[in-house]
Amino acid sequence: MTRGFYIGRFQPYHNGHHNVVQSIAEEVDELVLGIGSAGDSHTQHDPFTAGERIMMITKSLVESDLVTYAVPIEDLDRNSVWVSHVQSMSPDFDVAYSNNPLVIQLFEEAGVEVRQSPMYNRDVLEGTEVRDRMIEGKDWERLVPDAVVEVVEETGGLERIQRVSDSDSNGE
Ligand SMILES: Nc1ncnc2c1ncn2[C@@H]1O[C@H](COP(=O)(O)OP(=O)(O)OP(=O)(O)O)[C@@H](O)[C@H]1O
Ligand SMILES: NC(=O)c1ccc[n+]([C@@H]2O[C@H](COP(=O)(O)O)[C@@H](O)[C@H]2O)c1
Repeated sequence: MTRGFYIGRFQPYHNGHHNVVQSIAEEVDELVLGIGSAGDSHTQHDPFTAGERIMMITKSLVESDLVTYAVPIEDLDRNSVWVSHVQSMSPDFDVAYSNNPLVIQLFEEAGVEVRQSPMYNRDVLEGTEVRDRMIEGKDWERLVPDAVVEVVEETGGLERIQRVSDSDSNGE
């Protein structure tokens, strides 16, 4: 039995992440999705709460055969103990998946195997691009799983990101 760990901010969970999960599913029996920067929300860079991101991921993967766990991981001021912090919050895992250079370095220094995934359609499948389109109210829905559109609608996410982006641009 192999269990993987895939960390990201998932602001929001988009089709690039979804493709990564589908390809990881061919390599592991179970997957933990670490919801990074879990304490951050209500900003243009991090609009969605950890709970909302759990909903996005859980509902997007409801029909998948893969056993998944979404676990919130708050940021720490000390990179040197971040891997221990992650391990204290997550079910045990055998391999970590990330393309983030700092995350790769920290896991490798801690002796955890890291695998990188190919980038899928990165010109549009990027959190920053999805958020920019949400703020402008233009054609973001096709970049995310249908379940994410439903969660954003249910939680008033579009109004929130548009409002916080107004505040950010007014220097508030
Ligand atoms: N289109 C994609 N294809 C494959 N991997 C991706 C894609 N987009 C993001 N990832 C990877 O998923 C992980 C989590 O990404 P993250 O949540 O930061 O999304 P992002 O799209 O890079 O967002 P942002 O623009 O908000 O930084 C990272 O390792 C990142 O490289
Ligand atoms: N010291 C820390 O708290 C620390 C270190 C490395 C990564 N992280 C987090 O891990 C996540 C990595 O995800 P991304 O690859 O999406 O950037 C982010 O939420 C990042 O803040 C935190």
